[in-house]
Amino acid sequence: MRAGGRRGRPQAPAEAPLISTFAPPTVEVLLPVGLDRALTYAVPEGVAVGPGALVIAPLGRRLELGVVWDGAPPQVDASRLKTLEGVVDAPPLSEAMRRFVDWIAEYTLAPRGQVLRMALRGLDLGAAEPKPKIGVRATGQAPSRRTPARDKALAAASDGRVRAKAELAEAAGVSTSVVDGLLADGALQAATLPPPPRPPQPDPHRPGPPLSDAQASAANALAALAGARRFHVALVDGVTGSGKTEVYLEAVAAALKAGRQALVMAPEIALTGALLDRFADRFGARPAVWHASVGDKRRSAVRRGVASGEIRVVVAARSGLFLPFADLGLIVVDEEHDASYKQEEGVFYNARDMAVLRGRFEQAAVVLASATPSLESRVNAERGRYAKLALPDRFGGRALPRIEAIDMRTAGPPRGQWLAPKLVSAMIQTLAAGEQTLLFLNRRGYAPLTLCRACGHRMKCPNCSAWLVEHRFQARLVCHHCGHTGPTPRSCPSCGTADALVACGPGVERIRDEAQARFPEARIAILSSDLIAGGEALRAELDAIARGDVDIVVGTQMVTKGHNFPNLTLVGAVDADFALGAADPRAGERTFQILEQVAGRAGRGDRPGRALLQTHEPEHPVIKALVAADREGFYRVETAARQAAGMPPFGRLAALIVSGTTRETAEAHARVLARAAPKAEGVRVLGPAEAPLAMVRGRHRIRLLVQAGREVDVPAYLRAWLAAAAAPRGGVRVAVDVDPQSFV
Ligand SMILES: Nc1ncnc2c1ncn2[C@@H]1O[C@H](COP(=O)(O)OP(=O)(O)OP(=O)(O)O)[C@@H](O)[C@H]1O
Ligand SMILES: [Zn+2]
Repeated sequence: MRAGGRRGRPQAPAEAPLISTFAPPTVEVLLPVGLDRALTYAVPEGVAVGPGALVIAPLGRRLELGVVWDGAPPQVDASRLKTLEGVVDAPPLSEAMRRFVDWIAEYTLAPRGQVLRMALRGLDLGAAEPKPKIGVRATGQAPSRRTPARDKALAAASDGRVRAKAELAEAAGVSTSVVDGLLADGALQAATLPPPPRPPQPDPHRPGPPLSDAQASAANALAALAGARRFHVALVDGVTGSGKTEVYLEAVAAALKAGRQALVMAPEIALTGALLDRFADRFGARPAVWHASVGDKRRSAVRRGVASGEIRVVVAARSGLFLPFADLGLIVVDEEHDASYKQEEGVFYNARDMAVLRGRFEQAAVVLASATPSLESRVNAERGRYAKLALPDRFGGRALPRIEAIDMRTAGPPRGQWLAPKLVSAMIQTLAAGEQTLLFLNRRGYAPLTLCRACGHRMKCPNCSAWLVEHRFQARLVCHHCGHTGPTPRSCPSCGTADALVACGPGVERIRDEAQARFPEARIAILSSDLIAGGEALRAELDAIARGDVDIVVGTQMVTKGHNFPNLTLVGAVDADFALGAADPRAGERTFQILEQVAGRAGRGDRPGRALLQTHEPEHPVIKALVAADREGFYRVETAARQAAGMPPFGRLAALIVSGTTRETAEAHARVLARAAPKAEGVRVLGPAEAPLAMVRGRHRIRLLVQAGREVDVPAYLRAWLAAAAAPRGGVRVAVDVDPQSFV
């Protein structure tokens, strides 16, 4: 086995070539391990494999599932190569998928094998084609001996139909041993059961709801793109409640009518539930689902179904982007602005951007939809790279919610409370009218900080530079970064004083308590990822809210997106400033997006909605734009500011995060890197500086930031840089984040 070179890296000197008279054919195989390069293997005699074939290859003492990659293997002595163990009977990984994997690796600097691993998820060798199941049927021959039980079983089988043994036994009210006896006796015989009925396919010819004029023109434009068998990107920029879902479902219908497949991505599984119902309403069948909590068996079925083309539509989290569709004609990225499309471990990729790339390789249409599009997508639309479809009004003549600010400096609540009097009186009115209130606070738990009244000690995570968050419901303190947890102590661990620990600041649990104390009769639900056990429970909770079984919803960011609660008319943002101060070039954009989205949950039914933003900075341009309902104004100002600062999308960013088990080793390597940074036109290297979250999971973090002009090939720059610096040692790691979204 020998490494095939890539990216112009110097190759190890070749072994002296031995000319063999019967050189077996060789292939390049990429393995789903942390290797960037493909490895060369000999192909066993009589076996034919082409690029994309799934093969089993020995690696060290293991066997790995790999994919035959493109490119001619280097000339090597085949007798020194390991030989493939076999070829897997599964559709090959398409050329488009192979280029997709190459490109992501090239862009993110992740090893290609690591990217390939994402593209092989759900591949289950044990569960190839489901085997036909065996049942029994009557032969018509009389048994040698009759008993009442045998008579009952034969009567039940007299229609000649093939049934599973257990099914027949149950229908006849006898035990399966009676069935076995009849089988041995020749009165029953084994036969293959008919395959289970196929799940119904979505029917794109079913009529959708009548669309408004604006919806219809956007839908027609999308349908034309989705039916065209060409790469196109469209941005559906429609205010909250404008009916973007109905519009992109028309694009799905067009892709299906063109005989192609569709992938719809949603940022959170909380959103996929409601989407599935709307799909079922529209197309008469549920689409396949793909996300982290889908079980292994189902995953391999979905993977097989999309590869064979039998599954036509998949609703997925970001990892669905790596499914091997047979003929993908449309990718929809719903809530395209959402930060959770960015994966920030392993391969650091942004699923929204990679969806556009996949669309290009597949000659597919890509639809990005949001009420608060990312600045990147807005600018791409303005430059004419993406078609822009605007839905400026809510569906059905409904008004957008009126947004007001509550100045917490002058009109805040009394000490120890978190809901301002104006918000409380709006809640009183809302309850009296039989309508719902949503209180939004982006903080899980009861209180973000616990300190000792006697000595001032703060409860900190031992592994992270973060406070422990009190979760009173579970009576525990929890680190939200590493998961470290322990029971809330009775006495201060530092000075030993009993009952001196006090909770500082609110989390959603504390807001719930305050709301319950004020409105003892109200039915209150809390929506926070740590309090809901899985997707089913969450759906039940969301359904209960939509039915009106809840008066007040208290929730974290998971409630801000996409939900439709018709009876909800009041939204209170408990801390509207939470993201404003962050050292993040997108702080303003994020604040706008989150608040506009959460406000957009109000007034989606018959009655108008309003939103109250509790803020210490009512003069901040983002808060002012929200209050003035000046969406376009916000984008204009934000675009100008980002342009002036050379920030994305007008410039490029990349981060190198150096981490080590001690601060000294991390810092030392960060300095080595800083010194090795190549000089290049249009590139600035900032740092090294301690990351805002200086320690996570026991690792000290130092950050270097690259800011570059749009014309700079940042991945190439980073690659040259890393090659020029000494490799990290002593447990130091360097993570590369191209286009970072998170700056903690
Ligand atoms: N043409 C239509 N006919 C009937 N109902 C519609 C139509 N368009 C939208 N609606 C309804 O209006 C509501 C809002 O639509 P939808 O959820 O698609 O909006 P959205 O633009 O995705 O909103 P958001 O971005 O806030 O999630 C839904 O209840 C939807 O069923
Ligand atoms: Zn921690």
